[in-house]
Parts: sequence; structure tokens; C-alpha cells
Amino acid sequence: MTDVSKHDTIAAAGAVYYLFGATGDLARRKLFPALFSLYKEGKLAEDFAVVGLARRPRTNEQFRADVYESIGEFCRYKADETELWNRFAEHFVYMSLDINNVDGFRQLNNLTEELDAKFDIPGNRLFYLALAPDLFGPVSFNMRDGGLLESKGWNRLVIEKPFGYDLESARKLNAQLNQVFKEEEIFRIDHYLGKEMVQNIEVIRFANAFFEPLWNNKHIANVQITLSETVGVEERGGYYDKSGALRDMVQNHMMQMLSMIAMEPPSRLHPEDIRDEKVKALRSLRPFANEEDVNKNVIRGQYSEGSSKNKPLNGYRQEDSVQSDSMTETYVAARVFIDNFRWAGVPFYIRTGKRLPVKTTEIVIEFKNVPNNVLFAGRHNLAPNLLVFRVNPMEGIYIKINAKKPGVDNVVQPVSMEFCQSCMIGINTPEAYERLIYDAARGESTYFTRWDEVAQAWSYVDRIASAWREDSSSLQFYPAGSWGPEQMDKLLAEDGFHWWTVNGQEEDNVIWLSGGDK
Ligand SMILES: NC(=O)C1=CN([C@@H]2O[C@H](COP(=O)(O)OP(=O)(O)OC[C@H]3O[C@@H](n4cnc5c(N)ncnc54)[C@H](OP(=O)(O)O)[C@@H]3O)[C@@H](O)[C@H]2O)C=CC1
Ligand SMILES: O=C1O[C@H](COP(=O)(O)O)[C@@H](O)[C@H](O)[C@H]1O
Repeated sequence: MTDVSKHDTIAAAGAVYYLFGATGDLARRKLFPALFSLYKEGKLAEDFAVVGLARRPRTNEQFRADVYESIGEFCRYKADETELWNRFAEHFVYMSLDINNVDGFRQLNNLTEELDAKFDIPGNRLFYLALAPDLFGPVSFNMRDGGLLESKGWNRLVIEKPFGYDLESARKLNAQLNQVFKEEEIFRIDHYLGKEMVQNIEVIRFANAFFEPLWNNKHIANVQITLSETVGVEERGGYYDKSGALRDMVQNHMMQMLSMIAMEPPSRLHPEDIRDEKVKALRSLRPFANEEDVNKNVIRGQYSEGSSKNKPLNGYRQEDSVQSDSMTETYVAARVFIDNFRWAGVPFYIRTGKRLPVKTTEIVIEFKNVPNNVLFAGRHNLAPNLLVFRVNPMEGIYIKINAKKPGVDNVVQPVSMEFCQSCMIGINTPEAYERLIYDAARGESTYFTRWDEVAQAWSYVDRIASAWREDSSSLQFYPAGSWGPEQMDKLLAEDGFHWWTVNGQEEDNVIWLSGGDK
């Protein structure tokens, strides 16, 4: 993480923001609200313009009304200060454009010149592709051929996931983009990297004498990363049925969190040094040897009919736009090893799924027990110490230690110490997209994924996907609203561990009884 503290309160350099896909879901739910929050906080000064681009016809007024509505619905700030809103809205214009039509890009060039002059923009261009990935290549070529990249300032391309479907398609896509943009101009979004607590991993690790000396296989028994969702595939069945949890969540968000936990400390907090260390950690992942190895270490599940809070829930195969005999996984759990000196022998357990009982993202570091339990002649089982990063939706850090229960009985109990960031800052925590757009506009690339990280993650998950293609029998079904296939518990039990579900079980938040069981 670069030391950007001295810049934190200053506005990003002025630029034209081209928002391709401006009539889409992502723009409405995430991008317009993020831009408004940045403006409200002074991180966007007056020297910017946003050009909304999509095929649908819209006047500027209609487009601004869409933006206003989206802020009302999804933004942490409301657009209720008329003067502020009017000033903000003035920066938004819309142009109907089919990205396959290069003439449209020439017209866009003319519009850009007007905007540069009107808002005193120094020729910087940020292209945000909130588009289906198969349009990323064509739109880049037409930007170049339409002359949009010839300005005197910088050009930056921000692209959404998924970056390819597997390593091969990702390589092709990257080769297309590289015909137009240099790697340092490409900002690949993984919105988990914009989350406060994911960014906090580095700070907790590298700014605390407590943790870094213990951050290795001598002291850590295992690491558990859970990313559970209560939602099903909602209206995204068409996309999801071709993707599945492995490509939708593991290849990107989970691999990124894992690499931040596992990486070596970089020698400087420079984006490239950090990304070098992350990619080294990804390269050290032990590849699965064959199908049998995948089946032994990776569990795939799909939700069947079930219920939540007494409400019946459809099975995945009944969802809209999903094949009635779909073999797509909505759940993945895996035991992963990192073959380097620091992590040799430490299992990393990862799991993610849809239609689970709670929405939570947590990283649990389980420490090894003390070498000898001298307490009260070993009459008490000591619970392992835990450090928990609560990423989502609660944000904070949670530590579990052993302490004496007050009284004459000499009982040892696990107690928790918690820093609840979301309780203190509440709903005003910046959204991931705010941070990421702001960073891209400043050229700060730490929290974007570099090509070699993406490629490494694909090469790891491709082996799993290929084993699953060969063997359809490994798909396990779990009732919607449950914690996933039963085998996920076995995975840890084989190693003498169990999943810690801190956020999922409210009674666990305060004190666990002696013995530390869930
Ligand atoms: N929605 C989300 O929460 C998330 C989305 N993403 C990714 O973001 C990207 C966009 O997703 P989302 O907003 O949901 O998708 P939508 O389908 O809602 O929007 C797609 C947009 O692309 C525009 N479009 C399609 N074809 C063309 C074309 N030929 N020329 C110009 N514009 C075109 C559409 O506008 P029109 O029809 O008017 O042309 C629309 O604005 C995808 O890559 C997705 O995977 C990633 C994470 C989360
Ligand atoms: O990228 C994605 O992430 C969301 C989960 O994100 P979160 O910030 O709400 O935890 C997931 O629902 C979606 O399927 C996936 O594409």
C-alpha cells in the first residue's frame, strides 16, 4: 500500500470519465453513487466530466435523472443539497453509442473537446468498461481507431471482472488490450480489494509487533477464509450458470484475500512491490496433481430447494435462466497449501457459496496451542487463539484469547476482544467502488490486479475446473439456507480442525465456554 495519506484529502487529477455501460446495473448500483460520494467529499474537484455511453437513447436530462435516482437508492450520501446536486449533475452528459461503430467514437472525440474546454480538463481520460467482457477488446480498438487516445494527458482503462473464463481466454483478452493499452494503464477491478478490511490486512500484519513474528507455520495452525452469501443467483442466472462459484468468487476475490494473508512483507510499500509479493504467494500454491487430488481437497456443491427464516427457497436448477440439469457449482470449499518456508504444512481452508444462512466474509487465523498446558495441571482444554478479520458486512477485528474466569473455581475461558469498525463508523464507511475509482484516477494501482496475478490465479483454478469436467459425480447438493455440503466439515475434521463461524453465530461474539467449541 503506497503512503497516500498526504493525498487523501486532495482531489484526483481532472479527467473525462467515459462510462461505457451507463444504462446498466453496475453503473446504477455502484458507479454513480461512488462518484457522488467522491464529489461530496471533495475528492473530485470541478475539472471533470462524466460521459455516459450505451446504445439506448437518453437526453442529458434523462441521464441526470437516472443518476439522481440511483444516488437516492444506493448512495451513503443523499443528493438533498440542491446546489451541490446541481453542480454535480452539470458534469454529466450522455451520448448514445454502439461500441461496434467507430464513427460514434469520432463524434465522442468532438464531444470530449467541448468538455475539456468547458471544465478546464487537462486532457486526462479514464475509460470505465461496465460492459460484458466480450466487448472489452472491440471497445478498446475503436477507442484507438476513433482517435480518443491521442490527447495530451494520461489514458487509463478500468475493467470489470470477469477477466476471461479460463487462462486461455484471459490471455487472449489481455493480448487484445495490450494492443491498445500498456499494462500500467490497465486497472483490473476486484472490488474486494477496495474493501476497508481487506486493505487493513496489510496494516494489521505489518504495523503490529504482536502479529508479524507469529505469522508463519511455527505459530499458525490453519487459516480459514469464508465468503458466504444468503442470496441466490437472482437475475444473473444467465451469466452465473456459465461461470459458477469457482470462476465468480474463488479465482478473484478469494485468491486475492489469500495472497494478502500469505505474501511476504514487501521491502517498500510501492504498488509493484506489493503485487510482486502477492504473485509470488500465488505461484507458491501447491497445484493439484490430478483428479483424485482435486476430489480429496475440493468440494463443490449446488443448492437444492430449502428454506430460510421459514421462507421456502428454490433450488438452483429452478432459478431463471439456469439449465434444468445444470452442473454448475454454487458452492466451493477447498484445502489449499502454500509451498514455501513460511507456510509449509499450514492448511488454508477457503469456502464460498450462495444461499447460505448468513452473509459474511471473514478470515480466521487459528494459532497453534501453547506447547504445554500448565494451567491447573492441564485440567482445562485451552481454546486456540484466533485473529479474525471481519470483512463484510460487519467490519472489524476480533481476537480470542484465554483468560481466567473470575472466581474461586479456577476456570479458564476464552474471551473475545473486538474492534468493531462498522459500529464506530457505521454506514459512512466508503464503498469499495469509491476507493477504487479514486485510486484509478490518481494512478494508484495497489488495489487492482496485475496481469500476472490474474494469470496465476487462473492457472490454479483451471486444474480444478478441468478435473470437474472429467467427473460429474463430485457435485454435492445442499439445501438452500444450509451451510453447504456436509463434506465441508470433513475436510477440516481430517486435520483435527473445524470451521469457526464467528459472525454467523451471534452467541459466539461475546464469550465461548471453556473448551472453545463452536
Ligand atoms: N452488476 C454488478 O453488480 C456487477 C457487474 N460486474 C461486471 O460489470 C459489467 C457490467 O455489468 P452490468 O452493469 O451488471 O451489466 P448490464 O447488462 O446491466 O449492463 C450492460 C451495459 O452494456 C451496455 N451495452 C451492451 N451492449 C452494448 C453495445 N454494443 N454498445 C454500447 N453499450 C452496450 C448496455 O446498454 P444498452 O443496452 O443501452 O446498450 C448496458 O448499459 C460486466 O462485466 C459484469 O460482469 C462485476 C461485478 C458486479
Ligand atoms: O463479484 C461478485 O461479488 C458478489 C459479492 O460481493 P459482496 O461485496 O456483496 O460480498 C457476488 O454476489 C457476485 O456473485 C460476484 O460476481
